Amino acid sequence: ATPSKSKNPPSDVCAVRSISLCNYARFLGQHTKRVAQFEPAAIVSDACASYSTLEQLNDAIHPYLQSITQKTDFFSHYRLSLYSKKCPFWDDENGMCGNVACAVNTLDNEEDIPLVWRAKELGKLEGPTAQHPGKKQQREQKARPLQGGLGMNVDESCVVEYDDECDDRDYCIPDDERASAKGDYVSLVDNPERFTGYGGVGSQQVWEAIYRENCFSKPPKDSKSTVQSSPFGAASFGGFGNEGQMQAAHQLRDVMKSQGLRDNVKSAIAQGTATARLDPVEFDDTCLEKRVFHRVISGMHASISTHLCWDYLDQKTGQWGPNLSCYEQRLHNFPERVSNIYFNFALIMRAVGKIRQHVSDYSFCSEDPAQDLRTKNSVLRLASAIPSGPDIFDETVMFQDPDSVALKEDFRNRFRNVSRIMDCVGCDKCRLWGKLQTSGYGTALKVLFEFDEQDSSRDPPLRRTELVALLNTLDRLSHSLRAIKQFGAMLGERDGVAPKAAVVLTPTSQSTKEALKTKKLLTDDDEEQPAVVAVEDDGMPDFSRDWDSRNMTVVDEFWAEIGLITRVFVYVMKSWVALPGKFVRIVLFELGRLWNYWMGLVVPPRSWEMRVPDRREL
Ligand SMILES: Cc1cc2nc3c(=O)[nH]c(=O)nc-3n(C[C@H](O)[C@H](O)[C@H](O)COP(=O)(O)OP(=O)(O)OC[C@H]3O[C@@H](n4cnc5c(N)ncnc54)[C@H](O)[C@@H]3O)c2cc1C
Repeated sequence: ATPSKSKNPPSDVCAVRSISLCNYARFLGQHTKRVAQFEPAAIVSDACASYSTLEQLNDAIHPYLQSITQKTDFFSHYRLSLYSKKCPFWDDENGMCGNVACAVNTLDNEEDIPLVWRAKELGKLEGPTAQHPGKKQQREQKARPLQGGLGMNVDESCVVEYDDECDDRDYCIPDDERASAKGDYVSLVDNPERFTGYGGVGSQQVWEAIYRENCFSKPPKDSKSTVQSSPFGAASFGGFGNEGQMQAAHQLRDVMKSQGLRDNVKSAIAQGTATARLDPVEFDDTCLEKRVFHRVISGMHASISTHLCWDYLDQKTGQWGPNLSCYEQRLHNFPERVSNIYFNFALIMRAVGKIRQHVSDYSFCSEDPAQDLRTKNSVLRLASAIPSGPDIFDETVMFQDPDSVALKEDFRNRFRNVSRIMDCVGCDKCRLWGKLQTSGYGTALKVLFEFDEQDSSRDPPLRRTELVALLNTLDRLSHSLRAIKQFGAMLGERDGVAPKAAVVLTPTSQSTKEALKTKKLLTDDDEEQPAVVAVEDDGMPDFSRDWDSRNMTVVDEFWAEIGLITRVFVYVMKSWVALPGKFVRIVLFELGRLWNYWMGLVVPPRSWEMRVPDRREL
């Protein structure tokens, strides 16, 4: 299946009639133990590219992303209000990591864990932080407005953001909105997203509130008046510092009220039924916009889970490393979550591809022209590596209905609420990455719906925090895709299935296929696409003894052996003859990659490798 470029009704975004991948995969998860990954050629539902296309693109852009997010001052620092905000939705100490129920999710008794491995310690921010400078300081110390607060080797003109205002069209909530504190600058490199031990009631409550934001109702004609006429006073939601927080609380309250939820949340959590209350995704009968909202949130959640499983701390031994069972429990057994990560990757990548024009005039570092140019070129190279146009994700099919203006407004408000809910995350590092990624998705939606790919003159401004969030969110997703691949390989190794390519091992038995058809999850058409993709052939003929010596005479067996030796001999000789040609092709291929690199074009991944021959080859 190849992505279609035509515009289609919202119900079927890319005109690619593929099976409902998520349902299909979910079913497979229950009916076969061999589900490894998705079929590479399958189109990620609601996006326009296949899994394998996205993986190939990821291989191409990953090195750019790594270098941008790790090596430039601009993209390796983020500014946010970490400590000055109060959770606007519940005044509950459960939200804080200090609470035992929240802090410990892997061990019963946190006191048994050495101090440095406890959740409270792991969740702390590391490395230097610097407060946003006041106006006077900004004016007087142009080159060093933070006065070396982040270390003397950091160029502060690439880090400090002077424009504090947030545009009306923002899907994010500006971190400094109406707050007196202007936030702190932190290093993203010093604070990698990984296991922190944050969990339990606190994190569940946050996730639950975030998913509840997906309860789209037909938006009222004037959503502002609804908020203001809400019968609930601010006091019932805990004390709010400002109007913005109060508005957020009202909005969430309205959603919760309509679900009869607010009073039930805590009791459900207390009874251990909270997770069961999270509604499963209804992909088929929800409108595209709602599905997109759910998929963004679920994909973000799944990506966070991937990172914490990938960079996991065994709190008993102090060993960091990938935790396969964590991956199995949180992702592998829920293929729709993995699918949502791919979906988010497509969405964010499309947005990054769309800002090419916009960033060509962007000033990254006002006081350091060399770093400014380097940063700009890196971003432009990355954006150029992404196919232009709607080949990956076609945002133009969203909000097409004339009635959907209100829906768009609703969408935006819900996103702002998710941003606000992040203030309730009770672990600093988690809050940092949670806020950054929410802002990254918000920025992507702003770019997708408000930016003109060809003419950037009327685009709304992109703030520093938005740009940093956007690219770092793409980097997080890119990392997730790679981690998922690695986890797949680890599972294959453990189960004795050694995947050599990104392949899907979907139903092999006829009975499973029949069962799928009965459930209308597989049709005859679907079966035409290969459901089982064989593990990639490495080109080596099979030289095993394929005869049954019990029915052969000694002479027959002798000649069979001679035949086998001859075939092996011919194969080895041919390989030697082909070797010079192979080297020439490798040199030409590498020259081509070098040329692409110099020209700022996409550098294709290596198609060859040097390795020690395995026993069979020797
Ligand atoms: C914003 C935020 C950031 C966080 N960052 C980190 C971090 O950096 N490091 C860290 O160690 N922990 C982090 N956490 C905590 C982490 O996400 C988990 O909440 C925690 O590990 C407990 O996991 P759990 O198994 O109880 O399930 P949770 O991940 O808390 O999930 C709760 C329930 O949601 C449902 N669910 C789970 N995943 C999905 C999905 N992808 N789509 C739809 N439904 C789903 C399931 O029913 C699950 O039982 C963060 C939490 C939040 C809210």
